[in-house]
Amino acid sequence: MGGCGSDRGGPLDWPAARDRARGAGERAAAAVREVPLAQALGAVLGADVRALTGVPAFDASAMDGFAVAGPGPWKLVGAGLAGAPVAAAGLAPGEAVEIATGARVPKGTEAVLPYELAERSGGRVSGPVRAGRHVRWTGEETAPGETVLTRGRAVGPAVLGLAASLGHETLPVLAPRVGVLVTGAEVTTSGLSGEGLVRDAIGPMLPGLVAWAGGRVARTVHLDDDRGALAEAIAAADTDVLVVCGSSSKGPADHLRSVLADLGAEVLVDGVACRPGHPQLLARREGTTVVGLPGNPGAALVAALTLVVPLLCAMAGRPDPAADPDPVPLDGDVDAHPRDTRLVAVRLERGRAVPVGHDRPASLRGAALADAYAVVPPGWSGGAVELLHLP
Ligand SMILES: Nc1nc2c(c(=O)[nH]1)N[C@H]1C(S)=C(S)[C@@H](COP(=O)(O)OP(=O)(O)OC[C@H]3O[C@@H](n4cnc5c(N)ncnc54)[C@H](O)[C@@H]3O)O[C@H]1N2
Ligand code: MOO
Repeated sequence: MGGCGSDRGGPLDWPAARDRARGAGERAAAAVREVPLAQALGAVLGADVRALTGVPAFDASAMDGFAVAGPGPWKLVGAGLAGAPVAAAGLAPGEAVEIATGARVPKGTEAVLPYELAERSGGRVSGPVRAGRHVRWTGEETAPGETVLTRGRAVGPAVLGLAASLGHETLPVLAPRVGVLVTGAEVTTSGLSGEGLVRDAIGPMLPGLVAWAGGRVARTVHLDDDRGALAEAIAAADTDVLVVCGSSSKGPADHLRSVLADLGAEVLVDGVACRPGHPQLLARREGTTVVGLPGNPGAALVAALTLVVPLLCAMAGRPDPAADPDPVPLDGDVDAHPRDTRLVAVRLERGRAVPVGHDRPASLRGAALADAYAVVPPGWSGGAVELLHLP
């Protein structure tokens, strides 16, 4: 059976599968959670952020030089370094203190005279000043209580620094929580593959991919091929999304579909007409959206870009960072599949997509060398193709 994109069962067309994942995410928007600043990078703000303090929070010098009051020349009456207490008495007209950038200026300060313009002789200083110059006045950049960032803004490094300078310890974010179950009795978490054992390549890959889409991996659990343990783990899921790796196919140890049926899950995508990654799955059970990724790591990555990334982005109300509507020419000898969309690992060179090779379903070597996947539609016979970017 080919890709049909219908609700009658069977594999969905690849674009339809992504739409369905997005739709599922829109219907299951993530709750807003307060998280420490260190965990907020890459998430989306779930609420507006206000200034808890004015910026600057106190009148401070913007230059190294002299804080002065009244017309010059000025009598030097002290020195103020950043972080040191200022003279309680303040400045009277005709007085000055030597001052460092960032130091609080004494009461009565009218301007700061930078060293470059100052002439010092004996205990006096003189030079040209303009009222108010070279002082950062309290609240002139941001007033206390002002809204500085609005809901929907992605949290980048500058947002984190700004939030800290405004007094925040946490930020309200939409960051769907993701649980990961890595299945397979043969899958190990350390050492070399061999003698039938395979090193887990999907567990280490998912946290970065999930974070790129605005989510957070809450925990990764490894299970062998025991059906009861898989059912128990899915039934106990308490995250917005549960990603199950492996167990997606038709082998004797592949229990995912039957477990989901027993648990009464609503299956939204049951296989996708794409290569690699066709056994992937999307289902909904109580408050959790379950994504089944194939055990082959290269196929798992394609499936995660197909379902997990659009799902999480929609849950967090952000655009899909993998999607790119501008087609590019595809070089090399690429054969289309008659019914399935092919995802071909490519490097981008001067606006052209160049296949990197090594992109077998069981390997991540091609993906690790690539900038993107070229999306080769069924029956494609040349011409520009869309890209699916890699993080
Ligand atoms: N009769 C059929 N057999 C298979 C089909 C099919 O359509 N009919 N599809 C094949 C495709 S395509 C894929 S992909 C796999 C999917 O298999 P599962 O999702 O059930 O995964 P497993 O059988 O557990 O493992 C497949 C393969 O991947 C290795 N693996 C598993 N987990 C990991 C991991 N975390 N890190 C690294 N490697 C992993 C595992 O050892 C197997 O080699 O089914 C095909 N069969
Ligand atoms: O998902 Mo499989 O090829 O499509 O590895």
